[in-house]
Amino acid sequence: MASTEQEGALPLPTFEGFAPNILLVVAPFYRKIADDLIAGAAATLKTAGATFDVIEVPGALEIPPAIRMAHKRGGYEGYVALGCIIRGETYHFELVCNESGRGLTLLGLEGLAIGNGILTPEDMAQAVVRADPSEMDKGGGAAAAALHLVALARRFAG
Ligand SMILES: Nc1c(NC[C@H](O)[C@H](O)[C@H](O)CO)[nH]c(=O)[nH]c1=O
Ligand SMILES: CC(=O)[C@@H](O)COP(=O)(O)O
Repeated sequence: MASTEQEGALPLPTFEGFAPNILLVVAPFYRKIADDLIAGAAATLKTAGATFDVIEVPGALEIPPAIRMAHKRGGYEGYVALGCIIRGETYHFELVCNESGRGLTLLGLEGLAIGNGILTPEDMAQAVVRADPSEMDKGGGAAAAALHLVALARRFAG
């Protein structure tokens, strides 16, 4: 089931005037998972009429600083963070999950429109079903979240 078909999911926002330009910031630590997340996000953005670019960083920890750098430069109304952190044997999992999430939250509280599509599964099987655009489509869900925040920012800006 695609995320946009979940019970209670908001319909995609529509945009008058210019199309939103969105940046996908991807950590391809697990290449196949990242590609599925990108495919889902891209499909949702296209459906909403948004344009987008894709950049890649080594791991999930680099996603928040990369978004911060891009935002400082300008040109994007919203951001989609895409990646996958799979539990290993040490505390590293918690650190990467918590700090990448914290970084995105702090940027969001500064007013950036960010959809969080960083998966935090226990194993690869959980990752595959969450990334697959024809299953849980977490990439599409993160793109939809970014678009909703962009629409809200436009509304509050009058
Ligand atoms: N273990 C995972 C990582 N770890 C790498 C960090 O994100 C970071 O790139 C490194 O510590 C250098 O700063 N990243 C993921 O995206 N997924 C993982 O499972
Ligand atoms: C994110 C992780 O936990 C993993 O990549 C690191 O594995 P480990 O804790 O076994 O070093």
